[in-house]
Amino acid sequence: MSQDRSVPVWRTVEAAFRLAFRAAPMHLAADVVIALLTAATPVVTAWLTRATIDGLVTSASGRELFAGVGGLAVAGVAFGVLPQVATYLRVEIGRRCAVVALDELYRAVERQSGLRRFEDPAFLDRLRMAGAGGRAPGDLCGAVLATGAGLLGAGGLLTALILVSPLMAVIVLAAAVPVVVLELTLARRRATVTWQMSPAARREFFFGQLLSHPVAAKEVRLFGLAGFLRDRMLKEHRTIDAAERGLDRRELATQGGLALLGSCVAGGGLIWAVFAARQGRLSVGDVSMFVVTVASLQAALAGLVGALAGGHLHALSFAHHSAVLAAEPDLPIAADPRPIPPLRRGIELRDVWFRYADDKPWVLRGVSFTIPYGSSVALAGRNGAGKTTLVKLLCRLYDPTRGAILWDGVDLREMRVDDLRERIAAVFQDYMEYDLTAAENIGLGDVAAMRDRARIVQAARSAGIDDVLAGLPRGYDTMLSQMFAEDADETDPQDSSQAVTTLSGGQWQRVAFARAIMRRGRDLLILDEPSAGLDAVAEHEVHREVRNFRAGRTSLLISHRLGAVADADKIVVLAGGVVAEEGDHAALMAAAGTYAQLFTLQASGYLRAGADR
Ligand SMILES: Nc1ncnc2c1ncn2[C@@H]1O[C@H](COP(=O)(O)OP(=O)(O)OP(=O)(O)O)[C@@H](O)[C@H]1O
Repeated sequence: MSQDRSVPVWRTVEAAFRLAFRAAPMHLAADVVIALLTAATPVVTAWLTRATIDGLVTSASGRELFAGVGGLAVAGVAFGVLPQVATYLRVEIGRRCAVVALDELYRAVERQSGLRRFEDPAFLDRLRMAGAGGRAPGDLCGAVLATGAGLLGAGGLLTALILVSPLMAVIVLAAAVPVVVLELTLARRRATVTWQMSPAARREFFFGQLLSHPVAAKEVRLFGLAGFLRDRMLKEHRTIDAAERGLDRRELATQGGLALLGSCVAGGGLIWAVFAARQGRLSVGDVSMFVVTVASLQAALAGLVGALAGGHLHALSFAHHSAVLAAEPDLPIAADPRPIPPLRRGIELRDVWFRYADDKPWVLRGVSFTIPYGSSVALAGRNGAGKTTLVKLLCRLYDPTRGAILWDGVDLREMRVDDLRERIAAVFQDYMEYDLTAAENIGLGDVAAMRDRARIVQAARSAGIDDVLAGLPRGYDTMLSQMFAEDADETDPQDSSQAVTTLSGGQWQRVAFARAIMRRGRDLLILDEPSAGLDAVAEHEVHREVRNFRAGRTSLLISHRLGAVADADKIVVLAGGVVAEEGDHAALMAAAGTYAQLFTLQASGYLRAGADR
């Protein structure tokens, strides 16, 4: 996904206004009124200045003079107050837009129901920039309104100036053209640099995280990695700095040149006006109006150019948001999804081929086997054989590159992905440790039952972790986190420290198992290495639980501990991307193939260790 220049700016502006209208309609309407008043103020001021001074020279009545001065006073107040009100409104519009934009953004992310997008660095960069630019739609609307007000104001002032000196009007306008072009070029360059630097920014963030993350802290200290990581982080930081410094310098030179040009035009114009007045071609009021108009026009043009450039930058930033929203779902959505009835016959993998990308090697090359309803199937195979990949295909986190997975004969691609996942309970090898309370960590298995403490405790009991959780300082309400303390009492550090704790690796694994148990009623249970981090007693207990839990259910178990898979109804051995063997433990041992070899090796390892003592 490259930086998308194909979306016209007006589409982005339209999208921003739609969003702002939904987020803050009243504020937006008020901002439009303020923009119009802001546009009118300098023109009114210029005309009133001229009328008042000419009135003074031509001895106008006191009432007329008073009206002129009063009008100038009102314009002065408006001149001071309107920008403040506009700023307040735009900040508020920005805030409200940010909430809607973030909601939209993460709903769009949720629509990416597979994993591919999350493995695409360009998508991740775009997502990060879209998230960081949450206020961009509000800022863009503000910039567009400011541009509109600037155009109207500049138009009015230009008309006033034309009446005094058409030549001067042309010169002031001509002087503004290079400003507009240069500022827009700079805005585009700034956006391009930000985009080009986004991988460096992501790497800098990554190294910074490693330096402060509690999980990384062990290795970072033990291997003395802090200096290495800090250097890498600073290197990325300096790369970004260098790119931004180049831009800043270019901007400084441009702004300096433009300021000089502006002064020359204004100074030259003033000399001309003074001489014209001496020759009687201009009145004193004309000269005053000329001075006010040129200064106001230059300020209005500078404001206009600033708003245009800012708007352009915000539009490019908001384009990332629009691009994430417009990204096609990574998994095709069935036009007419089939309902998923409860599993009755089983799940069939039919000639499944899979690779992670077209330029990556095949992981699965024509895998076919069935998981019959109500039976326990185990997957075995060496590291990298494709077992976890197969689980991800069953959960439809990816689609097979070729072949199909059938649920009671219906292709998974013909179902709604949410419906499918509703029917699955799983413990992944790389399960999550949420920085939430113990109860929430388990309750997440079935969000609808988050408050059902009895079910949560029951699940914890089944996973053999109830005693540990109940014994925490705040029982199930203890935060399992090293980062956040929920409800911690700031006045009582003792209480704060009690509210937070963390678990050992094996205890976390049991919590993950309990989370899966919360999904007890689901049709398919997948357990990917549910006991890898457990001690011998815990492993024994968890496998007993797993056995109870799987009994009579359709399940798929992956484990390198072959003792744990031996009682499965069917064991499927993956090797070289194909099913190398299939059968129950006795049949596979009798066949004396890969499984028998691995099993014997593992068993003899234990026996040898015992004999060596
Ligand atoms: N997201 C990914 N992108 C690219 N390749 C991947 C990805 N995930 C896994 N692979 C590759 O796919 C192959 C199979 O990996 P998989 O995790 O399925 O193996 P496994 O049998 O579960 O291994 P283990 O027993 O070590 O857990 C490996 O060669 C791995 O490098």
